[in-house]
Amino acid sequence: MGPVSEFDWISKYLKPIATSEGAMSLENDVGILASLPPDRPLIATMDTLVEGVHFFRGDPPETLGKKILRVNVSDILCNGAVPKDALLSVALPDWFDEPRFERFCGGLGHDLAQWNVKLVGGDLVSTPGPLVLTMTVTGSCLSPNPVARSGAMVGDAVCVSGTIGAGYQGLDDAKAGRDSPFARHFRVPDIPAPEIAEILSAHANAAIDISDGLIAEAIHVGRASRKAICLDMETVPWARNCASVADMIELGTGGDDYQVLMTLPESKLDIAIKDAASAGIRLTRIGHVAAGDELQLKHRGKIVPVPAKLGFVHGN
Ligand SMILES: Nc1ncnc2c1ncn2[C@@H]1O[C@H](COP(=O)(O)OP(=O)(O)O)[C@@H](O)[C@H]1O
Ligand SMILES: Cc1ncc(C[n+]2csc(CCOP(=O)(O)OP(=O)(O)O)c2C)c(N)n1
Ligand SMILES: [Mg+2]
Repeated sequence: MGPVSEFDWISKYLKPIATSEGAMSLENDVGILASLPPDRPLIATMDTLVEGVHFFRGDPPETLGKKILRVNVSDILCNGAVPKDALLSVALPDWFDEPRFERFCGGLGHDLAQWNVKLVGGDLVSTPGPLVLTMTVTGSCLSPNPVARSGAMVGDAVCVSGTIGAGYQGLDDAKAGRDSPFARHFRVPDIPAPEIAEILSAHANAAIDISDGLIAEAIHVGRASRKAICLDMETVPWARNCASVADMIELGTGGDDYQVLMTLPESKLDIAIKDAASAGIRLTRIGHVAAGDELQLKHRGKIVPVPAKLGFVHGN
């Protein structure tokens, strides 16, 4: 952290973006979480971003502030809940100097306001290792239970929000130094508008946010629900033109999409698509749920073998 102390950075850069009463001016060891009505479960998620694993050292610091919030908010929204409070841990290497930290907090503050999330505390340490950002975000469910991975029912339609593969293409573009909408999504993911939580809570049986890749997350839902998820590859709203099925498999296993994969009764499909459209969310049907426990991929009616690499896995 160089010549500036931990406490200076907290009061100079974090206090101004932690203005809620619950933050207690960042002068206490705990923060106060929003209180919720008794029939609205309080949920929490945690995601970590590691330099070299989730982002590049050269990524603009404000994008890191936005990304750490968005990857967590997307988990809360995709469970049919409204994001509420955040706790942030930052492990700072020497190279992440004061101007960078200030820009990081600028990006974070911007997105905290945009998503109406209150930063109520956290931790700041120095490290001889890479920059590590860890955040917990809490949420208030809109129904008596979160919309879990495990609720898919036989006969459900399978849908995704937005487009799939922007994360994969964005990593490729970022690596090659190409500026593109995909590279911008890689750094600051487009996540569904907040209304997705209402749509999921009103209509969905199961949902998951697509961080590891469409195929991997479909497997997660299928396993948790003990059902077969059947996807028609040609109906997926790919983020860019796909010349072949192999191309689709790449975009479907790259990850970093942060859109929602959901299952819902066929009878609710039209109203869900209409509700989503009025919130500016594109919802596309890409398959259905059947009895069984295997992922089934098809392209124009022909079976596509499930790839060996299903999505992003740490340690591989
Ligand atoms: N270190 C840990 N301690 C406790 N639970 C964990 C830990 N890491 C992951 N989990 C739990 O394992 C499940 C899967 O985690 P993960 O794949 O990271 O989910 P997601 O893709 O939604 O972030 C979640 O329920 C998460 O809370
Ligand atoms: C520098 C860099 N290399 C590769 C990737 C691709 N990548 C890294 S982690 C990941 C998946 C999501 O991260 P994870 O920690 O598994 O999130 P979670 O599933 O817990 O939400 C992807 C697609 C990246 N984002 N940045
Ligand atoms: Mg996680």
